[in-house]
Amino acid sequence: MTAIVSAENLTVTYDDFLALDTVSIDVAPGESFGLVGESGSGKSTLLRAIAGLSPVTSGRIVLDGKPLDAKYRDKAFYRQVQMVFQDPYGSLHPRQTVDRLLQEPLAIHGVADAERRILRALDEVGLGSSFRFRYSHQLSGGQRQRIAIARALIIEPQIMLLDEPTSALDASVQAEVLNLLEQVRRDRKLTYIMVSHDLGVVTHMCERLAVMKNGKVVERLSSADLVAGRLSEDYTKNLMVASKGFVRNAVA
Ligand SMILES: Nc1ncnc2c1ncn2[C@@H]1O[C@H](COP(=O)(O)OP(=O)(O)OP(=O)(O)O)[C@@H](O)[C@H]1O
Repeated sequence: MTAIVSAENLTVTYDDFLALDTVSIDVAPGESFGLVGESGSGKSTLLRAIAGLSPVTSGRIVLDGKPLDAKYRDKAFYRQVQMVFQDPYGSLHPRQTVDRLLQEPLAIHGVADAERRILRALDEVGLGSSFRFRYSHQLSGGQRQRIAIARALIIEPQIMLLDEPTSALDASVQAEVLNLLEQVRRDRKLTYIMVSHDLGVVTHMCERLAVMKNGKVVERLSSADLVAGRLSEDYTKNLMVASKGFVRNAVA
């Protein structure tokens, strides 16, 4: 496989704390790759290291065959790689209109056809042009997350880094936003790296996944392995039980 993104023996240390311990992953173009694990296992740290937001101590990240600088990411990187965060309340300025929020990345990247792109992005995330001049504080959590996704999509990246993109949302809204992300990936042939503590979500969204614990990858699986219950580690089995409990509770 020729990877579009690889992490090679990546280590991240915060003061003396080893948050990521020689982790390696390879993600193929067009693939949806999941990172799962309990809280504090290092999933977000790995995603943030790829985005240049966590301090890499050793190892490297390779994008399209080219090693990236340990810290610095240029504009071309963010044109290719966009990130969506967990909290749709924190990630959008409440006193900006949707239009302004969508204009901003276009201005940063010097993209000219704002009008067409804004209308396309709103349509793509299922909101439509009537939302264009609303303030983000007038939107629900699910609508905000759709705007955060539109903001990432509007500059037409190839890769999306998704950090628990639906875990702050109600279960029914969560399913809608996951379906939207899946539809967009198919339409635009995007590559996803998606963090979730919920194996159910990752089974639904991802073809392959790495299971993380204490800053290390402890198991690598395909979603078919997960569905068939082909799990080696007790830790992964426990995560599976926990997410089944979540699904039952959500339905009940
Ligand atoms: N900026 C930071 N400074 C110090 N320690 C940090 C920092 N960011 C993360 N950590 C620590 O690194 C470890 C891994 O954190 P990380 O956010 O990657 O976990 P996670 O698996 O994404 O967990 P969660 O699901 O709770 O978000 C945790 O113990 C966390 O406290």
